[in-house]
Amino acid sequence: MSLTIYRKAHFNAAHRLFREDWSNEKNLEVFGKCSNPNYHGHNYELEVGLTGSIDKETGYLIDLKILKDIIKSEVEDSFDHKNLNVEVPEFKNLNPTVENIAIVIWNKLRAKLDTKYAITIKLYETPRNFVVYTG
Ligand SMILES: Nc1nc2c(c(=O)[nH]1)N=C([C@H](O)[C@H](O)COP(=O)(O)OP(=O)(O)OP(=O)(O)O)CN2
Ligand SMILES: [Zn+2]
Repeated sequence: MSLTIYRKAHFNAAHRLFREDWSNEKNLEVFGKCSNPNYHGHNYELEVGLTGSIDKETGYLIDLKILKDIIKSEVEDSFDHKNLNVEVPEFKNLNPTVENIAIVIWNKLRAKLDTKYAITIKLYETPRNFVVYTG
């Protein structure tokens, strides 16, 4: 029997959507107000799901304290109150769209979690804009 357990997290970050190899006009045409050189911020809401089987002895799929600590060290400490374009190395050459942020988070967590867990990342950039990534 497999089951999915979730841990929610939150971070606040600034970003700007643009490509350096495009003109300001082209960036404005494609990314609209999100390409404004004055960075803007979002309150990102994250849901991390781990799918696996329950340990018979403990009744745990994973100790949620362990998951909480990994999300804190890999996501919150790296992204919270940061300018993603400027301060987070993963986005130096990667547009910090909600899609790309979710993929970066998945990759960071994949490196820290046992491969017996399948990982689902649900990331809300705004209350109505969100992405789900499962690798
Ligand atoms: N495919 C994507 N499209 C857009 C992204 C993205 O990451 N991937 N990001 C943005 C903006 O950064 C932002 O998410 C949009 O902000 P805003 O227009 O303020 O948000 P809402 O659409 O939710 O606001 P409403 O009140 O619903 O109009 C744009 N596109
Ligand atoms: Zn934005």
